[in-house]
Amino acid sequence: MTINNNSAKWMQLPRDVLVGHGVLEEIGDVCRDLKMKGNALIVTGSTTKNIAGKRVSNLLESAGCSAEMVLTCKATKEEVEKVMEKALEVEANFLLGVGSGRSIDLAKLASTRLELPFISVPTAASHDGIASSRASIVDNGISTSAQAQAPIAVIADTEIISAAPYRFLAAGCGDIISNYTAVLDWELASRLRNEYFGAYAAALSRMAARVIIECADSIKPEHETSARLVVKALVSNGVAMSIAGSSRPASGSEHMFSHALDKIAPKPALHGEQCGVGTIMMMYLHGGNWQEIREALKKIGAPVTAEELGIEDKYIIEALLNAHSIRPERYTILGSGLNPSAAEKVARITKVIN
Ligand SMILES: NC(=O)C1=CN([C@@H]2O[C@H](COP(=O)(O)OP(=O)(O)OC[C@H]3O[C@@H](n4cnc5c(N)ncnc54)[C@H](OP(=O)(O)O)[C@@H]3O)[C@@H](O)[C@H]2O)C=CC1
Ligand SMILES: O=C(CO)COP(=O)(O)O
Ligand SMILES: [Zn+2]
Repeated sequence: MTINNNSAKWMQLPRDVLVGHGVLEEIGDVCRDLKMKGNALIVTGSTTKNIAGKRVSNLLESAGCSAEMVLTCKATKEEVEKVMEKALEVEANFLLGVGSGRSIDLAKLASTRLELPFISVPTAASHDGIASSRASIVDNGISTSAQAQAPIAVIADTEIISAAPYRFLAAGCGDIISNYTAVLDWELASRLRNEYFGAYAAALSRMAARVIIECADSIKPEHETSARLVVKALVSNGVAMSIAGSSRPASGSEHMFSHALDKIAPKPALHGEQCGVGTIMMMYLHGGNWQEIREALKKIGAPVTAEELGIEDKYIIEALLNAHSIRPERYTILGSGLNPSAAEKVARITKVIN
């Protein structure tokens, strides 16, 4: 039997990873350690500019760099081009993504295309893109997972991250717990389609989910220990994706459900919140312990129903019906798609809808 072995031959991982109270103040030392100097472009948002963007700018100036800022509003191809134009205009030598998933992904993809290094400075622990070499960008309305570069450094200040609205930390836990069904889907694709399966990346990914589920009782708002635990799991997820050379260890049918919701829901919830609810339903389809997933998310304070997502039942059903078509090349438990009665049944049995 031919072993399908197209694993990543070139695993890109961050060089310096700082996780702790006040580590933002060490950004100058990180730049010196990595020999990064000259002009910096800070990619941030209107809220996160005031939470960390301006501070980063001052710290870089004190370290002898110049720092310009560009504000982003959505993770689209056009925004990537806007960031690239700004980087060329200011003759940037390196970029920084300061904020949450959107700003970090835009800095990640723009810097990759410009062949410049980038530093990831998360202000919330809401997703596992903070250290990954993947960028999730919407291209012509379609959510795409682009291969990009890993950040050369991750500076995760738990003082800032633990002060973010707690729902971001809970969403980050949802994104990590989703590894369970992502790996089950990956194993299924390996058995049914002889797709490459990375045992190490899968084990790392499963471990992160297991740790979060086992620590669910101790993950609390405004606790830096909680922020540190979740950030380390998110970094670990990024490493697993880099080892696999794809988002397979962390993105399966539950993510396809979330991406489908992003397309149709009038007001989508946070990425990790939607992935958490998707994991409950996909674990049911896998015949697994969906109740354990649901209980852990509830303990953490993450949404487990459509109502808690702030999304009407009909969009949950429609997203379940469309999910398989989001990434047709990625085989999952959804197979060639659920029919309406099956979609209704899984959403009701798992209590996602009434
Ligand atoms: N590349 C990858 O591997 C992954 C990428 N993603 C992508 O990440 C995005 C989702 O990211 P997510 O973080 O969930 O949400 P978004 O980045 O879409 O939005 C988060 C919102 O919260 C605000 N915010 C961020 N930090 C703070 C804070 N400390 N206090 C108050 N508000 C804050 C942001 O402000 P502001 O407007 O200033 O930025 C923004 O308005 C999606 O595009 C998803 O596809 C998700 C998982 C993995
Ligand atoms: O969200 C991700 C992993 O948590 C990235 O996955 P996608 O490849 O589905 O964008
Ligand atoms: Zn995700």
